[in-house]
Amino acid sequence: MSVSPGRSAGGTAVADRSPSPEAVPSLSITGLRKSFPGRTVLAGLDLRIPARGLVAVLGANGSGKSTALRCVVGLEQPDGGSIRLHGEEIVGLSGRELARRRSRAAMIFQKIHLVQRRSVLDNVCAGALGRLPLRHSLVPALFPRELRDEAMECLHRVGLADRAGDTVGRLSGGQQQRVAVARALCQRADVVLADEPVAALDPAAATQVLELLSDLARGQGLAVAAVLHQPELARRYADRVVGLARGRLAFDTAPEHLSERDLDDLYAAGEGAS
Ligand SMILES: Nc1ncnc2c1ncn2[C@@H]1O[C@H](COP(=O)(O)OP(=O)(O)OP(=O)(O)O)[C@@H](O)[C@H]1O
Repeated sequence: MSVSPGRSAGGTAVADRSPSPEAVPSLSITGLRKSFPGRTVLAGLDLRIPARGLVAVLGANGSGKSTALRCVVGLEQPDGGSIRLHGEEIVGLSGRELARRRSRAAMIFQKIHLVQRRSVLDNVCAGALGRLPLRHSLVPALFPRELRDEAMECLHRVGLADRAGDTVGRLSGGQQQRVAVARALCQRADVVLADEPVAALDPAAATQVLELLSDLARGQGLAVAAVLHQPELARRYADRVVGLARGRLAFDTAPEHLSERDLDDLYAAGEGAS
């Protein structure tokens, strides 16, 4: 017999104390601080990325957008504050437990980090290296059959299964960015942090990549945060829009409520933490 949530088998209402999956943000950043010599970049940043949907991250050059995302995936060490992935703290953690918690977050970059001379399929398989023995990173021919099948499935999800055997260098920039997304899927990440994923793409390729990220976020339940420099793309594809100014959250709003005033203030704030 199936019992609907919040009901006992006898049909009486019971208090359901577990938060719904949607209620726990996939990524929750609180009071995040980071300085480089002579410069405070994050000055107590608060940011929530819900369990499903695409959040566009806007902000002037130097406002700390990349630094915030890089702190999540371990490319920068925060000075203080909290970063929770699926409710689990990662700041102050190390070793295997940190790697396990972080494995659910993947980052994709404007400058696409793929091995150009290797096949599309091998590059996607590389997303799984964190859970494979070291020898696989040296000899891709040893990628197990099940991993290759999983990578093919990831390529299906980004619409590039027919290019699996090509070397990456033969693909366009937009296609390469979709391969980078497939690699993140093969990592089994359900939080995807995209740092200016369309900045180097022509308008048609940018549209394809953002439609893909939006479909994965809305249709397949991924949490996606994408740094964008084009507010019109944020309005078109995002479920929420957040603004960073001087290392802090300036606003977190529905795209339809994003005003020209919000944007003017955001870009007038300029670089550096206040
Ligand atoms: N490793 C580093 N060492 C020193 N300064 C750094 C380092 N990384 C970033 N910064 C500085 O921190 C500030 C914020 O950089 P960050 O890349 O986070 O900004 P951003 O909002 O992503 O900007 P943009 O839109 O230009 O990419 C910049 O002034 C940058 O020069």
